[in-house]
Amino acid sequence: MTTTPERVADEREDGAERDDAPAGSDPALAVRGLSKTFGDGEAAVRAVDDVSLDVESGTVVGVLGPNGAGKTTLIKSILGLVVADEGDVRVAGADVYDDPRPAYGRVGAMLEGARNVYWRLTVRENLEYFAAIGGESPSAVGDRHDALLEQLSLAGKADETVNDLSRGQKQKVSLACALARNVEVAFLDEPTLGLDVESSVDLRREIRRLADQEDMTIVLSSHDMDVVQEVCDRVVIMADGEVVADDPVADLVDVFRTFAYRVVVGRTAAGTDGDATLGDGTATEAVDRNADPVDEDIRERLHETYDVDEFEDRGDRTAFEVSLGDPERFYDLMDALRAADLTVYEVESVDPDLEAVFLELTDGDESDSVADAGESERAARAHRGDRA
Ligand SMILES: Nc1ncnc2c1ncn2[C@@H]1O[C@H](COP(=O)(O)OP(=O)(O)OP(=O)(O)O)[C@@H](O)[C@H]1O
Repeated sequence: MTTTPERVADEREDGAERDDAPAGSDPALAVRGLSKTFGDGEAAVRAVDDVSLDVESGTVVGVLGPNGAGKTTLIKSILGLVVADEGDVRVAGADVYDDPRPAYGRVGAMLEGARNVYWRLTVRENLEYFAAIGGESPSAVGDRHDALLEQLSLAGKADETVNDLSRGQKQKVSLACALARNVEVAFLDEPTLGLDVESSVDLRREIRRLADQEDMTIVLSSHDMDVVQEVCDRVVIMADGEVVADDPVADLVDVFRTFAYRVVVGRTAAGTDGDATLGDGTATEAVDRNADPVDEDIRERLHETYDVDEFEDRGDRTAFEVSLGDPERFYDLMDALRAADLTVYEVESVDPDLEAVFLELTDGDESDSVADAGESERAARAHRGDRA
């Protein structure tokens, strides 16, 4: 699907309608016009506001949003744990309200981390229990349990009580329980929260494997942008109950690409006596080797011609960020710097990552972000500067 800034903007207004399901087949999950308001009158909170989305089989969708954006209410409404005021939800074509058994029979969920598993039972007993309450004979899914335990590095713990496991191991047991029977759609709320690096890697790998090899459809909420960027095919960003973006991760980042660079320059060592120019033939002041590498006149001219962020002087070098909008202008910039008697020592792309896009779309609410905020904020600033 082609993504444009206009499309992102349209979706903010139109409730993210999508129509990319193959003709004649039901999407694994279809949500239409889902809304939920808590409370009445002035105290009413519209936690989910007219949300629509289709998710195809084998897709991993990340739901992101600042605290209170409505992620949990959306997931709980889909699962029937919160009764929505309006809207329809279908799982593989089955309506969850009219036909809850076949619809929810295909669904697994990990909602409260390790709190939903039985700590006094062993790991394998938990898996058997969750398979049984899902209507499946534990013996029929024994192979599945072995595979899950293997993939999650829990095989050696199968006969230990959950109580005796580490926090990360408990969390992995929780995921395994959500998948203990043959589910087609899984909802995972913060699956990697609080995990050490190794456990998080196990879990990410398993999520991807389930989607790629078992065609499982996975909807996960996470505050960890790295997890979402690495594991998800698509990201839905919510703010104030609404979907503000719904796109493949790469497309979304592309929409906000500004061709921003961080450039480090210094005075060219030789042959610099005399006047320097800034690419347009206009002479600048004669070179003074004791002055800052980028003197005021050159700074002003750079500001006039390009979208340049603040200059940072570091001894005989100066760093600055510039957003070019068009990659072709990069070569003009390099020529201009050389013409101004500057040597370019470093150039680094600072185009936005998912975190920066998230900050942009949610009005910079980074309260729940755990990724590298410094880097991302810089990128977001570059983007904002480009549009100013
Ligand atoms: N049971 C409830 N009663 C009243 N208000 C609620 C209830 N559950 C959620 N809300 C409100 O609905 C809004 C959305 O909450 P929700 O928990 O869905 O957000 P979230 O995106 O999951 O947030 P977080 O990232 O903090 O978990 C919030 O303003 C919240 O206070």
